[in-house]
Amino acid sequence: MDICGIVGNIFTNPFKSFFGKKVIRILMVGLGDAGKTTILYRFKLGEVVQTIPTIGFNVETIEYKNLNFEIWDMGGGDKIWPLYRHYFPQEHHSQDLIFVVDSSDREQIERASYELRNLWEYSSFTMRMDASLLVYANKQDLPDAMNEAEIIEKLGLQSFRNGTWHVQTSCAISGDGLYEGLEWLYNQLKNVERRNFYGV
Ligand SMILES: Nc1nc2c(ncn2[C@@H]2O[C@H](COP(=O)(O)OP(=O)(O)OP(=O)(O)O)[C@@H](O)[C@H]2O)c(=O)[nH]1
Ligand SMILES: [Mg+2]
Repeated sequence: MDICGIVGNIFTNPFKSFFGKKVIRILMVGLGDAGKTTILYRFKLGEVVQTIPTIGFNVETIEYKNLNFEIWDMGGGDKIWPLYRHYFPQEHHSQDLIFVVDSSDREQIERASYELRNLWEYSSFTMRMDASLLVYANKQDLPDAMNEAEIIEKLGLQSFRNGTWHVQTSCAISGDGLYEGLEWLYNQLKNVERRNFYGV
């Protein structure tokens, strides 16, 4: 299956639930090298794994409270971005997004902003006003990392019209901030009208 088929098929599977826990599908995107795969396995294994640039995606289920977050870690290579915009179906069961940025990469932040805006504001991705966007401002351990306020400004989040967003500073190597981000998502799911559907 080519990459278009893979992306197109990701969200066509029906909701599933096992061990009595609801499964929440979350897509995790960001430019290459932002730290997405490191975050995924820090959650899953509690340790830092050696990564190579992701081709396609990794998917893992993270148990958190009474939910299973099924996190889809998408490769952030340059060629994939135009496809994302067209191949996320409208009727998938994930309105929520994790966007990871390398906070130390000032050269690429403008491009990150562009891709995020395209995806979140102008694609079919967010059809619901209660969609949640969690931004991990990752690599906070690196010198001159942009702080929360700077990331908000550089990504232009204040002008986003869709859904609710939140910036969480993180370091995937130490794990700092990762669960705080998940807690925010959890509370979002609890707070929105979907709570009955999800049974949070
Ligand atoms: N210093 C530092 N390095 C990090 C952090 N998170 C990830 N890295 C490193 O950044 C590099 C890229 O991490 P990946 O997790 O592979 O990045 P990715 O976003 O999955 O990249 P693609 O798969 O190409 O989209 C690796 O060398 C990681 O060890 C962090 O918080 N701090
Ligand atoms: Mg990766």
